[in-house]
Amino acid sequence: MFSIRHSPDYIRKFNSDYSVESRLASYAASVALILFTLWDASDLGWQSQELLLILLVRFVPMIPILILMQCWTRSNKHYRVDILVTLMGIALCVPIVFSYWIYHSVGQWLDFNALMLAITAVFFLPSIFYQQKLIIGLSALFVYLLYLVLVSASADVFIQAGLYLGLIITVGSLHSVSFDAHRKANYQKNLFLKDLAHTDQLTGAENRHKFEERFEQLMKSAREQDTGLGIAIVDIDFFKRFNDFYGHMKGDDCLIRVAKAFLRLREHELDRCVRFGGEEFILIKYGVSANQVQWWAQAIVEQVRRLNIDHQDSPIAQCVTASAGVVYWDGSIGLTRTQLMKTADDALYRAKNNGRDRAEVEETHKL
Ligand SMILES: Nc1nc2c(ncn2[C@@H]2O[C@H](COP(=O)(O)OP(=O)(O)OP(=O)(O)O)[C@@H](O)[C@H]2O)c(=O)[nH]1
Repeated sequence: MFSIRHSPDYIRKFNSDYSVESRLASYAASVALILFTLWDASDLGWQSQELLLILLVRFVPMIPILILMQCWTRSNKHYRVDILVTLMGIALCVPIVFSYWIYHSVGQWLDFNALMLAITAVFFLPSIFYQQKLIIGLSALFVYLLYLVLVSASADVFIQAGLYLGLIITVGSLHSVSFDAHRKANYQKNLFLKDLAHTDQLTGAENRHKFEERFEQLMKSAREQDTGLGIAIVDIDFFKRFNDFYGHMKGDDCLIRVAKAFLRLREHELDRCVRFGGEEFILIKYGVSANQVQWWAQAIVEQVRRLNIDHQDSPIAQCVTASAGVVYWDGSIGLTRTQLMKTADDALYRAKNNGRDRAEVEETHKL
């Protein structure tokens, strides 16, 4: 089984699944903080030292929370708004913390109910992993204990803060660990099912369904990146005779070995190897020039011959061979997907007629 711990796909999926909730939660938190601040300020007055303390408790834990929420959930569309909300959070926090250091001699206790509430809320955030939640919780605990040291709190207050916050962090972490594990398991299961639906079960190559789905996308990428594609339809020669001579099981083995050889030819992540049906494969080479396609076409046929699979009933060789019809395409060539496939198929037909065990390349720009 593959590891998803460092998989960027997993992080992307994780973020996209929860980005809406997260974004709304962070906007709501920012608005609530501002409203409460205005409310307190109108009650206590902007000069009040008590207000500064309240704001300190309210905003300091929000710095890492807002930053984490925005960094982990951003998408291009809302990117600017997210950055704005984060900067707003930081901009509010900095003067408040600064003011606290000026007035730090105030002799009042910070009520840490707000802090407990903030840490509890962090553990319910959907879009960040338990490691980040734990870091936020422990940072908030550290900041609060630092504050208690600054105001020379008694041992009782220390113990109480440590107990309550420690308990919230422990319970929250346990909940988040199991929540994350559950999501990872779901993600893996989905990935497995998706993989199953897109893979030919005999050979491990992509199946036709996936190819249909992806081909237009490949053409679009090639057009955008101003590069070319090599498209090959490959057919094993005299495979019916092979089956009749060696049996169906050996025939299956042969297909598996040929598919593996084709899979080894892939270099670019967008290169494809598709089992199109029976003993027919489609190979796609991404990011090539017309000249490179000529070379690639020969490599395909050579790859099959090099497997040296016995085929004593073949009229043309002692081993299994294949024929390929290959086309080169880039964005400047105005052919549709269907026309391309038809052209490759015609080239394959020519390869078969010209004696098999060869590749015929159709130069589409001359069509
Ligand atoms: N073992 C096995 N055989 C398969 C599979 N799928 C298709 N075939 C066989 O592949 C053979 C294809 O034969 P044809 O289409 O006549 O082509 P060919 O014998 O390769 O002849 P040419 O293509 O003209 O060189 C048929 O006998 C199918 O039964 C499979 O999954 N396993």
